[in-house]
Amino acid sequence: MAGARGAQEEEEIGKLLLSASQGDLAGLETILQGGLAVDSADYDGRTALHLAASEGHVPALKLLLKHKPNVNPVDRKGDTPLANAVEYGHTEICKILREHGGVVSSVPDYEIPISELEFKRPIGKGAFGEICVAKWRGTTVAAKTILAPLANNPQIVKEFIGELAMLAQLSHPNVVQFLGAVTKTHPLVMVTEYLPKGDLYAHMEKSGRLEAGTAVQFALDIARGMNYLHQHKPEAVVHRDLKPRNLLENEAGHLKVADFGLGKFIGPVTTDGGADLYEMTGETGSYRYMAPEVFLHKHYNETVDIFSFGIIVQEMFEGGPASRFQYPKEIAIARAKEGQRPPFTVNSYPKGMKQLLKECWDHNPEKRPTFANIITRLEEMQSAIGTQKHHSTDAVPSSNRTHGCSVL
Ligand SMILES: Nc1ncnc2c1ncn2[C@@H]1O[C@H](COP(=O)(O)OP(=O)(O)OP(=O)(O)O)[C@@H](O)[C@H]1O
Repeated sequence: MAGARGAQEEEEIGKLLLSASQGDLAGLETILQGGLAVDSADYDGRTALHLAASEGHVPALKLLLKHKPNVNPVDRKGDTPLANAVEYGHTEICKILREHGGVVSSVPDYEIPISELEFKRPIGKGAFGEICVAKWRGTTVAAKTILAPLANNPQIVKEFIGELAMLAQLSHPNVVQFLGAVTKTHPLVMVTEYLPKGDLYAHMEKSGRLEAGTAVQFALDIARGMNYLHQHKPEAVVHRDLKPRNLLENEAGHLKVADFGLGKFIGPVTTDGGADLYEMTGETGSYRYMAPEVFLHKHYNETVDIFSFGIIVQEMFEGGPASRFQYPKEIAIARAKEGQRPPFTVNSYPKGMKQLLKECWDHNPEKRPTFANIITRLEEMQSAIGTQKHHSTDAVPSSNRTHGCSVL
């Protein structure tokens, strides 16, 4: 008897696993095109990915990965496909699986037992969850508890957990460091480094317009962090929700990008219940930074982050959003449907900056520059500002200067 699954499905799974173990590409394609889930497993929990990995069939493994399987399914022995590939010495397979977030242990390296977290005080609430300062192994960290509308949706939880192995690989000076997560117990918690100096939104609320030198430095910090994420292999990490509240300042006064890679779980694209999670959580701020193609529910890619970047940099020079009193959703409509863009009202933009921002928020995503190009142009502006400062210091009469410091 084939049990609850039915004899026909059993047979299909048998064919899928046999094709994987033999490296039979045509067989795999036929069965998967027929609608069988790529993650289907036998009673030992063995999936096609386990078998292709154990037998060392690289093309079969690549084909399976195109069907977006769970990269770390665990069989009855507790082994993942990567654990099998390591055991049988298939180096190429190990490399590919690791690039796709494969882990050797069924308890991933990033797993943090909830007992290790000592929650201290809440610091904020966003569309994903509530964020608290916590102590973990003697270090102060930020712990984000994932909100019920997301945590109760099994599909979202599966995708969220699938994303963590990738987050654990990331490390860059301008990217908030992921430290681990609680996934084996509820509620789900994501743990990152804690940045006590607050976010760019609070910084602009306090300081208003930023000096050109500071704005260019902050823009470079964001662009460097984002360039690292966009150049991630095998797939770019798209932020999708880049905004001043997601840019945190470290002790040295540099910005780091936070909340990346998770934007796909929220946003104006309606969830299965038809509800808009931004509206469900009362959070509509992100519409201010939203690329037209996202608002219009069109296909989009990583260039949506370039659009948001352009709006954020304009705000740094202007001291905040131009249309502070307009509903964020109305702004998104005006930008997406009427081509409205923020104005340039101050004269502190360095040479080349206005042109750069106009390119960043071009309606046509293909015309937007890459972050690599943006970095080069910002570095030129930064050295021009440095040179100007140098000249203006030179202009101070020498009698007013002592060891390079002006005495006024
Ligand atoms: N790692 C951190 N260190 C210090 N403060 C943080 C950290 N992460 C977030 N915060 C603070 O908590 C606030 C809320 O963060 P959270 O990411 O939960 O929401 P958000 O960014 O406002 O919204 P969303 O999650 O919808 O993007 C942030 O604006 C920031 O000031």
